[in-house]
Amino acid sequence: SEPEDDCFLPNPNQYYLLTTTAEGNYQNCREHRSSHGYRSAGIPPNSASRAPKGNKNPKGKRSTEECEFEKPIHCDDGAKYRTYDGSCNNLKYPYWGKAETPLARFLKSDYHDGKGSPRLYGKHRKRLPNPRDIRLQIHEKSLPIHELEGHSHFLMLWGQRTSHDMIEKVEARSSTGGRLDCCGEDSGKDNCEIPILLRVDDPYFSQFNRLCLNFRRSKASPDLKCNFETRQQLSEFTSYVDASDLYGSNEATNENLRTKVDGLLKTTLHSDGNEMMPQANGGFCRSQSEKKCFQAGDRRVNQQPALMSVHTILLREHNRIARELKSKNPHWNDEMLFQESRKIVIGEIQHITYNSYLPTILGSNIMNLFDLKPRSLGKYFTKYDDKVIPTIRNGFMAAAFRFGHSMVNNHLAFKDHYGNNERTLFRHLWVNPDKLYETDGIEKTLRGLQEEHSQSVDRYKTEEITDRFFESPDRPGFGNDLISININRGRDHGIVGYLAWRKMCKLPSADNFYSLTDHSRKMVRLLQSVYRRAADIDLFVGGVTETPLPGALVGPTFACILGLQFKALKYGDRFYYENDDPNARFTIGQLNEIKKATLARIICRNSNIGEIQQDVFSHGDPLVNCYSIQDDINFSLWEVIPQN
Ligand code: HEM
Ligand SMILES: [Ca+2]
Repeated sequence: SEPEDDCFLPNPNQYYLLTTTAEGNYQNCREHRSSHGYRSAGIPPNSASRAPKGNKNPKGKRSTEECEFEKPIHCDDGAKYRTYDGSCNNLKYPYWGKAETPLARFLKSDYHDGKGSPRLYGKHRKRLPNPRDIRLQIHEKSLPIHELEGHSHFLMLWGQRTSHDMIEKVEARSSTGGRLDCCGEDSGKDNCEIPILLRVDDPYFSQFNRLCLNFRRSKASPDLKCNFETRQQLSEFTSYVDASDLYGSNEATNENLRTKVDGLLKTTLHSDGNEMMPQANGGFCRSQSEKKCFQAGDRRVNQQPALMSVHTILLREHNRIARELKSKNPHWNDEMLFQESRKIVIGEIQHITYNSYLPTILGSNIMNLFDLKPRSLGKYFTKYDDKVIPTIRNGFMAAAFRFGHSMVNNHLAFKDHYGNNERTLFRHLWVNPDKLYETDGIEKTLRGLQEEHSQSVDRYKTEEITDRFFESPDRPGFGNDLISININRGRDHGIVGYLAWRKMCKLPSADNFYSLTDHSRKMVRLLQSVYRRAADIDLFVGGVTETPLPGALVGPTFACILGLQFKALKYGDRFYYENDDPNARFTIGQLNEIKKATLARIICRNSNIGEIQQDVFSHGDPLVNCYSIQDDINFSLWEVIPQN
């Protein structure tokens, strides 16, 4: 975990963490590295079958195949809009933040063999505890529900949506391109090294005689400098908070989602006459009424109905804006209408994220410490820095931002406009779009998110995601355990243990359980009963069980990792909505309009919900009539008078 060489020596204000990364550093140590012959050894980036696997990775030889990230990208430095794949956001380093590039790292990887095999052993070469044992002992069932006082289930949902905007992992495949069955025919093969083994007396799965949960490793990749020596992992999506889940992370996906007329996205009509996402052809769908699942920039949108509903609202917002812009500027063509609408929607989403979501998660101290708060009305953000690497960091992806899994309630509620509230456990809702097609179905789902709480961020997790994740009603016992997966994913990605992260964050840390100053004594005892050494504690486990900071929902270690990542995504995004980039910026007048955005407003404008809380993320506030908060964007500020 120690920084590798001089250029990583900590700097008191931690800015170095934003501009360099521990592996695949792309900035300060560039020349230094290449002169040491770091570009060596290899496996082509897109070959799962030849993934770096421990000592099978031949050192010193470079693959004959070209490394993708060496291909030059030519940027249009006068472009007004983001590319779909995020390339050329940074004009000096066009690959930064781009889709289909490797995750970066705050800390050096910790693999079993130092190169790519999963982290298996802890201190003193003792085997790390089995992830399912950890999940059973520490991440117990949250029953009765551990409600998060004052916060609605919308808070969980916005976290999930944001995670789907920033990252999608790429899984390793079999040599023929199929999905690996690591508990069956592919057992023991490459990328199946760490299936999740179950005990014969497992409290849930034993009744189904299951002894193994499938766990496929993430696909191996070199880093962005084409260093093949240490295994890295890819993200399919742009790192930026740029609504790539709505618009797609490449041109082909985007093309498919558009009507190519008047800047509109494709839709299906709901029986109430409003728009829904277009229907997907094929794909995995568990509709009981043979209704189709949906097509979006992110196929995970079909995972559960609340995500589908919020996504639908954002899609409607895009089309609504495109129509408004068209009425102001009838001479604009499809492309112009599309890009301007997309820019506004991304601005709104970034504003909701930085202005409403993050302060709730991190609290005002952390928001200030990492300069995450939007500027006051009338001001641009002026600190864009092309040395800041926006790319999603591995510790954030594989552990810290998964804190939200603790916030998932065990059910969704569907509340009609008379106030009848019907609760359904998640196990009946996975990949099932039926609710959305019902009369008032989207509104019911949204009212339900407002009505119900998120759960608290702590060691407890709902059994819907631990035992019954993706279980279907007709196949009980065939689900998976997301929390065991999180722990295993950290080891798959070579994420160093929890204590190293505390050190990075300059939090008190020493190599023993008594140094755990941010856990309750009871929690320390629990950790001690599972892990032999404090240094072995997995980042996800140690982080999610910390006592939250005052005014925040997460403890200091996750607050630090989240703070750094969201700062990198703000300082390192040339198209960040508040940025004063002369090509890309909004006018100050327009920016002030974007800053009116709240999720409540967007829902009101695009549904028949009728009433809602002004701050949808909080719980227990009075509902207000949509008419009273519908204050729309003043689109005349986008009006362009055609010359002659
Ligand atoms: C119903 C709610 C949710 C479900 C069912 C769910 C499910 C999943 C699944 C299946 C994965 C892939 C795990 C792996 O193979 O490693 C995942 C990854 C992840 N989740 Fe969630 N999640 C939910 C909510 C959330 C929330 C609320 C957050 C954050 C606030 C979040 C953040 C993440 C992140 C950062 C990843 C890693 C991204 C990736 O693997 O591509 N999730 N989630
Ligand atoms: Ca994105």
